[in-house]
Amino acid sequence: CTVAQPSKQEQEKLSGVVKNVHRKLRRKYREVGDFDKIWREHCEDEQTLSEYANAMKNLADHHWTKKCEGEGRIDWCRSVCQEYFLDGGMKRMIEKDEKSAAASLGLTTATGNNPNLFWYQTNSVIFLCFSFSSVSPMGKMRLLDVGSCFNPFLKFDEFLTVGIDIVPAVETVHKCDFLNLQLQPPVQLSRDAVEAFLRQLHSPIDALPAQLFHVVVFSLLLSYFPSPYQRWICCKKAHELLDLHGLLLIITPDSSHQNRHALMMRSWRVAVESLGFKRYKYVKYSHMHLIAFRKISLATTSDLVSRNYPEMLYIPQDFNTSEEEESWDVPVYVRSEFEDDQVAWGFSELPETPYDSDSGESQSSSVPGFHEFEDPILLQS
Ligand SMILES: C[S@@+](CC[C@H](N)C(=O)[O-])C[C@H]1O[C@@H](n2cnc3c(N)ncnc32)[C@H](O)[C@@H]1O
Repeated sequence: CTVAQPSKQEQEKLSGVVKNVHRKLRRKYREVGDFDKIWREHCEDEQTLSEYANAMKNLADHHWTKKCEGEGRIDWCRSVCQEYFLDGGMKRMIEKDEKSAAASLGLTTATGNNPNLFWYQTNSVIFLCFSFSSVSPMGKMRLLDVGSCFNPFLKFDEFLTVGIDIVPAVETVHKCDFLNLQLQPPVQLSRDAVEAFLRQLHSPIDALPAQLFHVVVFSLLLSYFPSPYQRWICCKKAHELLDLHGLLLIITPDSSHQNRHALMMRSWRVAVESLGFKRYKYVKYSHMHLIAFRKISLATTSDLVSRNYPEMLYIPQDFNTSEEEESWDVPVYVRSEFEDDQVAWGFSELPETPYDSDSGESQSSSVPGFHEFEDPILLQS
């Protein structure tokens, strides 16, 4: 996207407001260490928070046009959901799970005649399951957008969107601190009743029943937190809030070359998968990583914390004491013409090249600036 000069300056100023809030939180965390205390104080600092919310909304409304990646992340989420829930992606993944589970037992996939039956493997136990959710018409996709700020998914009819934020920038987003959200037992309600329940939610939201959503979105959320443990808490909550086979979509900023933090992305994958997810898609845009995980098991293993999984959700500035932490908070779109071309290419390629990251068919895109890879470790230089 080509941005006129004054607009560029304004954009940098707004991004600065956002970055400063993240930096301040990190500095305090390094100095004080007690995240709960810092977080409480942070949530009470209404002036800083509302400046932040206004800056984010302003960036979204006036600086991230359709052609920019900032907007592209929302379109990416939408296209992944469409392909997975509405165009048969979920069914294909379930069939694939069934085949590998059956193969590892030396069984044939005898469920082929009955689309409601599938083999299901979790923690080396294999079940023969009867599936309701994969075949029943699902109505609207119930989407929880955590850190929604300006409610970017509300405009899409196919979603029943619940946007939550500690400081909503628009009225349709509910006030809610996801880190402190209480989880209740799952509800046994009809689809219409669940939809009615979600439509009547109002601020502040302190608790939600488990297994309520088809999609949970963390768009530029996890890097807000200065500690990997908070990122871990969020992913664990997302797992509980998702229905079986639901999607967790994580978008995290990174303007560096695709391979630079490949090891970190590998580490995130291991940590998130340990919660009962499996990676479904992965894309690197010029300014961010976009990852889709599907929930493949209702249970998580019990000794997760002792295995250091939370620490695996690190970001470079967790170790960085310098204040020069560029490109890790919010994408700044000051690009060369060459980069603009790369992104334009990337967008024109996306819908035609759906990519199943766990299919084993790694499609290394020939388009510069738009990369997908199966095993980032192998690509680490
Ligand atoms: C960088 S903004 C991203 C906004 C939007 N999702 C996007 O992609 O443009 C991060 C948002 O997360 C919100 N946030 C941070 N911690 C949160 C929490 N514990 N619960 C809910 N929202 C939170 C912030 O207030 C902020 O609006």
